[in-house]
Amino acid sequence: MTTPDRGVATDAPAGPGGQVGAGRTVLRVDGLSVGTRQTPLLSDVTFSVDRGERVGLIGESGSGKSLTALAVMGLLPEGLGASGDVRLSARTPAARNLLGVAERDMARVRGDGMSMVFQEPMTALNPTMRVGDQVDEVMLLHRTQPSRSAARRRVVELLGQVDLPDPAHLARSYPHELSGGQRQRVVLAIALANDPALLICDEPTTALDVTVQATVLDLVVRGVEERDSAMLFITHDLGVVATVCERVLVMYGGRIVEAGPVQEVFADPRHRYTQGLVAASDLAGADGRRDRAQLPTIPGTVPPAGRFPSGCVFRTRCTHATQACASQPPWTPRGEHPAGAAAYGHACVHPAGGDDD
Ligand SMILES: Nc1ncnc2c1ncn2[C@@H]1O[C@H](COP(=O)(O)OP(=O)(O)OP(=O)(O)O)[C@@H](O)[C@H]1O
Repeated sequence: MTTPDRGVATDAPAGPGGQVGAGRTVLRVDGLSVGTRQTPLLSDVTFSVDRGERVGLIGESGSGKSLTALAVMGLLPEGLGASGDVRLSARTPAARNLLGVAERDMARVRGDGMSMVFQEPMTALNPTMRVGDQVDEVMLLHRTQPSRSAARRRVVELLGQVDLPDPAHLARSYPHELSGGQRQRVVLAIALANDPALLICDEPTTALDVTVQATVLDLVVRGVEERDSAMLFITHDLGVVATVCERVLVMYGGRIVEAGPVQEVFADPRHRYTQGLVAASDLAGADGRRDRAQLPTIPGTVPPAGRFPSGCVFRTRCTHATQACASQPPWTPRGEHPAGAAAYGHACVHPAGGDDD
């Protein structure tokens, strides 16, 4: 398997989002904002993902996780505009800001430089096409195609890599002839076909039978590990993040409110929102002493887009909020990170364990 150079080109401007020229940064997102004409949906989203690194993106429904992924992929729905700086490694055209890259060129970046696995495999597959041809098509789009027989061998090899039984036979099947887990394996094979520098997964196992979720998760991890690809993994499930990821970004109200090494953030969440997520998660009940139904929930609901307060975006739901949360900057840097404090995330002005506990 090839592991091409994935270092970020040195023409990228220095800034809080990543170490330019360090050679390990695969994706750097700097000050990404997304919205409609009237409504901001993402504000100043800043983070980076290194080669071989697995980063989780968590937050309740409506926090902005999927929009972040779609903005990076250049797949934002019509009517939404984006500003900021999104750079992928040197395999993309001149490592330009992807937000300014024409769709014709973005199509080449997707599937080659980066690819995405969505929650529902049927939406990613063409129901009228044999699955082997769909894998083959992706390779055709993104590579100079070798001979027919070599291409067929590569398709079978890729389907075998995601542990599909009898891949030569299965390549001739149509999506509806496969189980949900098998379909998601095909989608994963397609996403990995060109050894992407970055794989984005948006709840890749949520739609699957619980008995096959762990297997598919293992395959995702194995796929990126073998390629030394960077991974951004979107999920509601903190337990999955704890198992799969090294670093986590916590999102609320279209902002990253906290970020850091998974173990550190989950063991000692600084932001009241993260604290609420951790308390409400299976992580809190992982010792088996607590019934899932007894886990606390975060009070209130996520406000509709555009209705988040100034100051700390979480303050209208936070039981510890004071006047300071409205008027002070909503965050302070937390800890050290090679990408810089601003990219590392933000801590609550009333962190857990503080004086007001
Ligand atoms: N095309 C759109 N036009 C207007 N608002 C949108 C559009 N797409 C998403 N939104 C809004 O942007 C906000 C963030 O949505 P997003 O789908 O990114 O959340 P999420 O964290 O991924 O949620 P989930 O976990 O349910 O997928 C939500 O308030 C959503 O309603």
